[in-house]
Amino acid sequence: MTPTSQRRVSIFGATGSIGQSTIDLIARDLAAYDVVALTGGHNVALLARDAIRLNADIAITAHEEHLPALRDRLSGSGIEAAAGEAAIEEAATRPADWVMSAIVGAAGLLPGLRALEARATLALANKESLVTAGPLIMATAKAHHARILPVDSEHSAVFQGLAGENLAAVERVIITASGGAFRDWPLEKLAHATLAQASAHPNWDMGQRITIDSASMFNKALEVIETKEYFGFRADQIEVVVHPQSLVHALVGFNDGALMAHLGAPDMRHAIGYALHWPDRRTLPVDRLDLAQIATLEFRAPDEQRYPALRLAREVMAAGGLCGAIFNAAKEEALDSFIAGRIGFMDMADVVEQVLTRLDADVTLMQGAMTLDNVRAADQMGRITAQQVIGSYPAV
Ligand SMILES: NC(=O)C1=CN([C@@H]2O[C@H](COP(=O)(O)OP(=O)(O)OC[C@H]3O[C@@H](n4cnc5c(N)ncnc54)[C@H](OP(=O)(O)O)[C@@H]3O)[C@@H](O)[C@H]2O)C=CC1
Ligand SMILES: CC(=O)[C@@H](O)[C@H](O)COP(=O)(O)O
Ligand SMILES: [Mn+2]
Repeated sequence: MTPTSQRRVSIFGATGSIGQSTIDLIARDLAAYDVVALTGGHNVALLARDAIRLNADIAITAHEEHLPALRDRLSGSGIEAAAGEAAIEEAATRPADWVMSAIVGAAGLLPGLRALEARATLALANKESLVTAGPLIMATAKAHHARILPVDSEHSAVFQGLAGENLAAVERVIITASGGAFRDWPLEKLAHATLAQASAHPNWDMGQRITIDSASMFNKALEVIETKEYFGFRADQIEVVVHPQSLVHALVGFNDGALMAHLGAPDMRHAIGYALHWPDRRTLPVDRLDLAQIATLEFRAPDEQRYPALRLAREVMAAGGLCGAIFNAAKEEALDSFIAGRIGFMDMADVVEQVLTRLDADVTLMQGAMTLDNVRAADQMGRITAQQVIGSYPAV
């Protein structure tokens, strides 16, 4: 804590969906916070606006070419401007009490690790950190006596369901999946799904990448791995159920048969606010559920033909080691190629599966020690191999 007892906070990925929801909460009580660093990517106008509004010490864009524009917008404010991956890494080493990790993709791993090394409490929205390097990030937190608080809605829900419970009494956890944009589409239409159709989530307002991952169920595949890595459950204890309303976020099943469900409106300010104020609970600006009006909650088993990503996640967990980094990298490349119109919607899972099959035999790569260098090498190999696979596809 600073002498004024303000909490020092940094937000990595401040210009994104999670970053903006975090800023919304912090801006409601600005006097309580000392904002250290805000980072963004292309959206320099928003980054500069919020850095000034929150009186941050430093604003950083990931892209060097945007630095002049950022400097220009911050001129006269006294706020430092910087750019590039190294500047983001440096900002993560600055003392902070609470750090939001909300950069999208594998780029979120390094600042999260550095923030933990600096003993910050890490509010972790960037699920890719746990998928690519779960054991490394958990070991880093332990070594530096730093805390990780889950922000992903399902994981926040499990975390809340486990509060005060004996972990040995947990039989299973169930995370819910909305089913995404195409849950009710005929299977044969999925190959022709467009970018615009895949980018419309039925319940949540999120960044484009996670929204498309929801439609393909890659988001849930990442989340199953995230559950294993964060809570330490066995893969066979983690279940997924399709719940089209996204009101129940997760359930924890105990050895006495009890199933504790976490419900709430589909608004990430709940999970973010919970992580911001933990271990307290504070009043949050989220809708309250009217159960009588909702009347019915629906659940169905996921169809693995429609969602091959779930089967791939099981294979990744069985392989262990650096397989998660390869899986995530291949998924990111496939997603980029779908967004660019290079491959079709169902091709994404096919690309990832082919990458896993091709690299499965590379025992040195797959079973390398869980170091940052090895994670990065596995990530690179996953991307290169994915590009080779994508190159073999006819243009759509
Ligand atoms: N949105 C949600 O409700 C949820 C999100 N999450 C997870 O949280 C993370 C953020 O998601 P979301 O907010 O939706 O994503 P957005 O795409 O909305 O925002 C991503 C943020 O990361 C920045 N960014 C993008 N690429 C890079 C890069 N290479 N280096 C540094 N910064 C970069 C973006 O900058 P800019 O936009 O300026 O280019 C932006 O600030 C993801 O890991 C996602 O899976 C988890 C649960 C729910
Ligand atoms: C809000 C959140 O946590 C997302 O990860 C959400 O889970 C996406 O919805 P799906 O259930 O469609 O993946
Ligand atoms: Mn989620």
